[in-house]
Amino acid sequence: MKNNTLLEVGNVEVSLNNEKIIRNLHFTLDQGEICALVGHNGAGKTVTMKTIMGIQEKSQGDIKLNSVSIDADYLQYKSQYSYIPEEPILFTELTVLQHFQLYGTSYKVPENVFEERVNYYVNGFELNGKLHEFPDGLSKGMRQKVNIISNLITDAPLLIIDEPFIGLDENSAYFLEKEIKRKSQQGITILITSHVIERVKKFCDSYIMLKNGEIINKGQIDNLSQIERRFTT
Ligand SMILES: Nc1ncnc2c1ncn2[C@@H]1O[C@H](COP(=O)(O)OP(=O)(O)OP(=O)(O)O)[C@@H](O)[C@H]1O
Repeated sequence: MKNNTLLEVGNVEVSLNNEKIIRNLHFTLDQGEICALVGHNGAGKTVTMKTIMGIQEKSQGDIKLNSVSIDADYLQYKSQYSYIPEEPILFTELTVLQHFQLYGTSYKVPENVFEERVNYYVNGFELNGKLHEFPDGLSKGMRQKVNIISNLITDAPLLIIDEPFIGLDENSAYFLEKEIKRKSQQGITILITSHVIERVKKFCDSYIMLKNGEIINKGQIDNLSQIERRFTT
């Protein structure tokens, strides 16, 4: 399911402390596209993702998700993406299962589908036996898995993922890679940042390369290897 535009980012600029951090940000992502957002430390990847999510205010431009402008109807816009941050955001007073329920309810996942997905992901990410534990009793990698699963159980059309592989064991990293591809086949669009370029090259369709807050290159992922020496970590 490809070729229908899902995300439209038009001439976006972001200023922080009177300094232009992002300039002329202009790109689209299709339904089902998996796009790697790459660049050196400080290139602007996190600010770009936060701007797309509406967490960071832009000073210029427009962003549309499924034709809904971020400025016109933010609640409707926001319901169409989910976000896996690099550092897990968990609630100390909620169990693992309660985290999943929070996301399942917020994103209106039907109950029978929810249970099926929880079982599937808990097995896939080897979190069996942890459903009733609290985040403080989990390892760092396990907390990251709770964050990942919470977002994977939603059907949000856009999934934004920030550096997910660091800290995950190999089985789980491989499982996540397969899941991202499966989501894409279902028509979900994925925007992912990672410095683990060899890994993302295996499953991404396209890339956007940032430098000093500007897109300096973008295209099909196959072309990335020719120029990757310019940005690798
Ligand atoms: N709150 C802020 N105030 C001022 N400048 C900021 C702020 N947050 C980020 N920046 C600046 O914006 C630029 C882009 O930062 P960003 O975090 O987006 O980089 P990145 O590509 O995600 O880097 P990394 O690979 O290290 O995560 C950097 O120059 C950074 O110093």
